[in-house]
Amino acid sequence: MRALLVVNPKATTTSGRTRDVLTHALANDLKLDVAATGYRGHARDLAREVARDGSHDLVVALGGDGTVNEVVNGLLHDGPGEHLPKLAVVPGGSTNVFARALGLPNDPVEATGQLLQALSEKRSRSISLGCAGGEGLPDRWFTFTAGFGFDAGVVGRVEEARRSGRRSTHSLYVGQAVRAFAGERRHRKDGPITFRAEGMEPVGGLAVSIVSNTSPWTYLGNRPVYASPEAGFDTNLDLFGMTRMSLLQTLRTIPQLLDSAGVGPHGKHVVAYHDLAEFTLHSQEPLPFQVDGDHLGERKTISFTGVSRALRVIV
Ligand SMILES: Nc1ncnc2c1ncn2[C@@H]1O[C@H](COP(=O)(O)OP(=O)(O)OP(=O)(O)O)[C@@H](O)[C@H]1O
Repeated sequence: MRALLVVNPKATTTSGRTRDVLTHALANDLKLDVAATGYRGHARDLAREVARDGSHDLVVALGGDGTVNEVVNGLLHDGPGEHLPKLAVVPGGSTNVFARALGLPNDPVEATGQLLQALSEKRSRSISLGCAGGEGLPDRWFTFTAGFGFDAGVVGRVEEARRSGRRSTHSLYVGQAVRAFAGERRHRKDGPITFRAEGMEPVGGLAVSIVSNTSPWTYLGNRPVYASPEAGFDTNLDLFGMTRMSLLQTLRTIPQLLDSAGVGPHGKHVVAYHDLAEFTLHSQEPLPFQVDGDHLGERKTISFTGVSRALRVIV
């Protein structure tokens, strides 16, 4: 099997040494080419080329969720299909939600061991993906989440802090979430987002809207956070929203997000949908938007599609 290993040398926990160890391990079992990403978007360009020229059967992404997202967008640039190379991931970022949701260990060496075993046993699975489009912008695939409104604002703040030299830690996310919460009183009470799906009553007044392709939504350290516990790679998309984010309501919802019992957030101001194939989120004013933790600026309307069996993953 011919494979391309795409490495993000700038990812939080990807060191040169880990990369060398993993390259040697993978090269024993695969005809391996290695490419290090040199700029934002490079992983997408590399994967798109491979998908188009059919030169490789597998693309292995070594990096964080941002690198995985780029590789997936490159592979699916011209749409899904059986002919596409398979995907494998080795976690090298700070959170690695996608890799962990697939059941991989969060340690790159252990994950490589599992990957090699899956390859020798010819184990793979088809996974669903989310696709976000609208406003004439190119479609963007996502592997585990997309957010419109509050959470995307937090992601934007974290990216800004990282650009000014802060390290990506969980306390950075929590700190920026608290600041965003304190600074956005107006939207918290009177949310500007409306959910619409064919055959369903529209739901307005959403202050936060989190779309999930899998569960958990994210991790705080080793602690999973469940926005939509039923979401999974075998179903379409789930949506979690809140029509009110008062301090009291938010303090009620946080323990529900952290509860591993599988119930998920609930209550008067919580909106939760499972297995949606198509829907739109619209805001009266531009709001922050993110996919897989990558802040994409502000939007007013986003259309979402859940695409089942979109990609085959070695796991
Ligand atoms: N050579 C590079 N220089 C600057 N940015 C890069 C380079 N290569 C890749 N990137 C960008 O780095 C971003 C973040 O990478 P990635 O998600 O792999 O690591 P991370 O940020 O450490 O992980 P996490 O998302 O878990 O925090 C990617 O979106 C990618 O576009």
